[in-house]
Amino acid sequence: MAFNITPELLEKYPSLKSADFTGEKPFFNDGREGRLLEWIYARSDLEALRGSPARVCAAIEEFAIQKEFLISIGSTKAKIVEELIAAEKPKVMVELGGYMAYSAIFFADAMRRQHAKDTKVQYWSLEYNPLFTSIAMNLVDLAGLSDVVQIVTGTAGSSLKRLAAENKLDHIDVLFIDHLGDNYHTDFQICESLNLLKSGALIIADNTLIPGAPEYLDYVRKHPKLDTKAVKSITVPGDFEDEMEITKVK
Ligand SMILES: C[S@@+](CC[C@H](N)C(=O)[O-])C[C@H]1O[C@@H](n2cnc3c(N)ncnc32)[C@H](O)[C@@H]1O
Repeated sequence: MAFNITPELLEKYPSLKSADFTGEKPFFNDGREGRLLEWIYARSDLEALRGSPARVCAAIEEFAIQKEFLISIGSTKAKIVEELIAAEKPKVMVELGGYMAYSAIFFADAMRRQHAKDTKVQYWSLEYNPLFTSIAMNLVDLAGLSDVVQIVTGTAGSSLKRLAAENKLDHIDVLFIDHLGDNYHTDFQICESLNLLKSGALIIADNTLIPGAPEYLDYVRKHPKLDTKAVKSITVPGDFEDEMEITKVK
């Protein structure tokens, strides 16, 4: 990926100084996720983070801006999804690609705020890297959301099939797709084959411009039972232009 990283951007986002998007050096899964966890637990305001999804997300984003770039959705895009959650009021949300649980914490908190205290809301976060899920579970617990967020280790497709077979998942109100562009359409089709996406369900696919998911876009845009549109978005850190595809089942 080639981005134009200007001196102004480097001042705004110091982490970009050490970021390398050329593919020569990894920009995730190089130990930075463990460093994020250690950095959070060494904060002098740690006690104020306990039970506060907003503060835990702010801390993850501060690390991504000041220390090391993270592939989380970032606050600007997350606010677009938060508005959709406020409109849809989902009780069951599933995300494909959990990473450090930034989106899980942000969106599960947004879901919980839309419902009365005793309403059951479930956020399933499917992530295949067991090291990532261990850290993510820790951060979800710190944010006080362990009763809402279920983090499942395994490839998204296999976890969807297993959760459906175990009768843990029979429908999805909002599906958030954020794992690997090449897998977007195949894992979406698994949701279809399991009849998880009923009329009215909303699907939000991130990064449809960069790195892109052309087969997914082609599939949903030609699908007779789907209404779909691209929404412009900005990646933080970096202020890079991107798009999300927002799709509704007719
Ligand atoms: C962009 S990150 C997700 C960011 C996260 N949604 C957030 O905003 O905080 C993509 C994640 O998808 C995971 N991933 C990639 N392919 C996957 C697959 N087939 N099944 C599950 N997770 C996958 C990667 O390990 C990575 O953690």
